[in-house]
Amino acid sequence: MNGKKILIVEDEFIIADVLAGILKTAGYRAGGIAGSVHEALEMIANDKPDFVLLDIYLKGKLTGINLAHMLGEMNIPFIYISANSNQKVLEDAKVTNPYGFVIKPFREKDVLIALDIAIYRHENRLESGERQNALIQKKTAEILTGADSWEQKMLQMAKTLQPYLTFELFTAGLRQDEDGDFYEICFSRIGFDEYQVIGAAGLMVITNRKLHELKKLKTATQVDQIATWYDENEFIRMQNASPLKKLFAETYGLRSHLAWPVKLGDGQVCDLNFYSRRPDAYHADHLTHCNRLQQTIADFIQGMMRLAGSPLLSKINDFVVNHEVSPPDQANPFSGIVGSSHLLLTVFDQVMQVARASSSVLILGESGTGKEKIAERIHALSTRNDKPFVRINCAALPTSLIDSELFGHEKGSFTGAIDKKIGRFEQAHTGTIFLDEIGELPLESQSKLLRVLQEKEIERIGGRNTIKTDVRIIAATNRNLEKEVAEGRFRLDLFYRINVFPIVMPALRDRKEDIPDLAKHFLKIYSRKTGKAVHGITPQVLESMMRYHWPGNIRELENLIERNVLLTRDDMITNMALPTQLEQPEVTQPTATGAVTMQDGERAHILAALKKCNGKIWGEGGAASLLNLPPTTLNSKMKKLGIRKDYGV
Ligand SMILES: Nc1ncnc2c1ncn2[C@@H]1O[C@H](COP(=O)(O)OP(=O)(O)OP(=O)(O)O)[C@@H](O)[C@H]1O
Repeated sequence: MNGKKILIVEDEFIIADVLAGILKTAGYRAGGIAGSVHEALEMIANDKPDFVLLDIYLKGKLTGINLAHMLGEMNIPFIYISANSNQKVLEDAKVTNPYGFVIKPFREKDVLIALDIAIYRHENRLESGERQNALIQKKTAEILTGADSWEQKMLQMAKTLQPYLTFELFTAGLRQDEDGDFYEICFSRIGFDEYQVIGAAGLMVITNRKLHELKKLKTATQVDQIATWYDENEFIRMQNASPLKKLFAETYGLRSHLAWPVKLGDGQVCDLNFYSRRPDAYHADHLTHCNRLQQTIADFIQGMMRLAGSPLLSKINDFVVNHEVSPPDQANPFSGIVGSSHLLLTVFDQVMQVARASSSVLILGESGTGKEKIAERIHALSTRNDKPFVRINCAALPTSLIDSELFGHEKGSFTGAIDKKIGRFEQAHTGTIFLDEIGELPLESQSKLLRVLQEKEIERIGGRNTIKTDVRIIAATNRNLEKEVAEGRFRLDLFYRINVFPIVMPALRDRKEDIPDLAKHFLKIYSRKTGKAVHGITPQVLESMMRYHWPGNIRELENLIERNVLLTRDDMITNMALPTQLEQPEVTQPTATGAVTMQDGERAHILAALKKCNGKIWGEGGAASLLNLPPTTLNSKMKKLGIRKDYGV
């Protein structure tokens, strides 16, 4: 005897009664009789049945087809028992994925056989679901431990899901608040097993939106709390409250959607979004996959977040990155750092001079000139190269967390100190700490840092003992630290401590001869990453690149090449939209530290933009948009540089 509990949803009492009798005789348990969708939902909420026999026309406004959709979402199997054989109704019933359809009037045998087959099929499906889950679990574990790049690992996960949750566009990103950085990785299917990987820079090009605009769209986009599917009409409707999804739909011609929020613990959620060009690609069955794979995919994403270089890192970890610094290549200790200009070769010479000593190094240079890369090489070429290299981005370190992050804390030393925490100085013991953007460190933290540098020991918050540390310090900044000291924003004694061996990274505009090699280098990287075979850049484009001022230096060049690789339809870059050439600011030659010109350069650059925009900062045609900066950032830069808001008006 079967013993399964069956709910009958039927508004004709006599038929319902007959059905109940048939089921009882056959050994099924009674799950009740409901005459309307409303009643059925109440009964299900009280006592979930194993199976439902469902009539189509019921009491009340809602039909059995409406209920069928809900049953699908609740993962409750059902078969229809109906006298209705109208073509339209049958079509509607079909999309709800029933396990069977029995036409009234029925014979006892018809009902029992249909039910028997349905239960067998359902159980079989559950069993094969378990098998699928085990398979995907194994596959995702292999992906995690493989040697591929971070993006390729995400792509492999997406490809693993493709047979179950089909898509033409797949996006993944951590749910973000307004303070969070925009990050969304997207995969667009362009062939049977061909995908285009699209990062933030690519999205900016494809959608013609700035990063802060994308972020605004993302924060305004409605999120689902559980996995939800949208057919064409529902997808169109939901786009009113989901501007980022609307943008994707318009850009890629997408017509149906499945949103799958994967809960990661700690309150974090990673939103996986599947989109299709078919109007009805998703249905309730897909939700069953999502439910079943929830844990497997959450484990995978958490694993991915822990990998070095993960752009999905949570905000709290944003300021600390522990690097695996690649060991030096004996033949070329600077492999991976492209360029042979005399200015760059001077930097290499300086690195060779200082690397094996344990002295502190201060790397100066504009943003994007390669300061971090040089810091990594100093560590890799030092005697500490088999010890940790810990990077701290001082600009992103929240003041309230500085002490605990740098020096650690004992369990219970303050509210929220649930466990003991080892600080970054302790983690870097015998290795190197890279204090990036040290010029941004608040004065109060500067004195604490100075103490560690002087005493070479730290004390955990709430700790009783001092701990000896042996850490080499490399610091970097794009600020003019002498000016910062003169204006009281940086401690003179700390400046002396870190300014033992200054290295100045040249701006790209001062070593233009390196541009062709750098362009080739990034072209190779991004054509491999995006799977597009782009082999070169025309001489005309290279010429315009040589004329450009490169305020964002190598990072800007890298981003531009990435965008253009994505944009080009040829195997050559024949046209490159360089940002609007601003009036070239008067750049004074670098001083001994090279630092004075950096701020002056930035100032002149902003002034030129303001002049061009007649003093307008916000909105279209404003200086912020011209400089590709969020207006708030431009405003604070202007404040810092003492530029009046009415300049250029
Ligand atoms: N000579 C180089 N060859 C190849 N890639 C480079 C070179 N210099 C810098 N890069 C690349 O340019 C980007 C910016 O470099 P990096 O982060 O080291 O600059 P930075 O001066 O530390 O910038 P910021 O001050 O804004 O942090 C990175 O992706 C880096 O890999």
